[in-house]
Amino acid sequence: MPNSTRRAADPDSAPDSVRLRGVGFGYADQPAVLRDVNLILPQGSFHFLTGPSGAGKSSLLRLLTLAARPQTGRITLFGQDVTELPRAAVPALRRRMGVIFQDFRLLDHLTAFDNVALPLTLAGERPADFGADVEEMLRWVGLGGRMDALPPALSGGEKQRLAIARAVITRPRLILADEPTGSVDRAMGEKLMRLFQSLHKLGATVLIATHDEALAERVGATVLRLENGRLSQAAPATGEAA
Ligand SMILES: Nc1ncnc2c1ncn2[C@@H]1O[C@H](COP(=O)(O)OP(=O)(O)OP(=O)(O)O)[C@@H](O)[C@H]1O
Repeated sequence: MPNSTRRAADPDSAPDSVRLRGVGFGYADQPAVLRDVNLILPQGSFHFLTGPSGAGKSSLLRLLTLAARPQTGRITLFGQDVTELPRAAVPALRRRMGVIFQDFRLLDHLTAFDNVALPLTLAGERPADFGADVEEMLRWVGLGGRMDALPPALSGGEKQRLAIARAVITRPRLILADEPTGSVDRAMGEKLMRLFQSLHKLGATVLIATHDEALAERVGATVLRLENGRLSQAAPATGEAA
């Protein structure tokens, strides 16, 4: 991954990144999507979230980014109970996370460079300080030749890599990724996994939602499985990220 002096997460003596206690969630009049979900992600842990299509993986990530609120239970992030966090406080909390959405959510009027630079600008950093870091990150995800491109001119895989670069450029303490390798080939998928593993080694907590259980096994992180609204933990894998 890019070699940068930007701050790394501090894994020491940090509270758990995520705690869910008895979380229940559903959409309007629909049947419950999540039932009595309990989950602890210690600071610096690496987990995959698997389960069949429609099991509620994206919904669980939406709860963690406070894009949706649970009907029951409590959510604690970075040691703070955020279950009823006022809306106005959500953007500051989100800036502590790197989120990769399934639909990328790139800003189409900004170049690839400016999309990646945006979280740094919002954090108050100066372009003179981060320009080289943004370029290095873009080169690392294979977009060195596309820095001035607007997202609509990028392929699906390029958009996905851009979304990942943007999410991790601030070295967030918590990385939440929804199918982050769904649009790239296997070689690029493996490379992007190495990026997540590198960030994990620097102390970040990583949660990756994916259908691809084989990928989860290859990486060897702890695998959580959602089915029928319930969350369970698969037998521990033996790979390097666990
Ligand atoms: N905005 C919404 N309004 C109503 N129902 C929704 C909404 N979003 C998702 N759902 C429903 O909630 C359930 C869980 O969906 P979710 O997207 O969380 O599952 P998922 O495991 O991420 O699926 P996939 O792997 O296909 O992305 C599904 O039955 C889905 O149809």
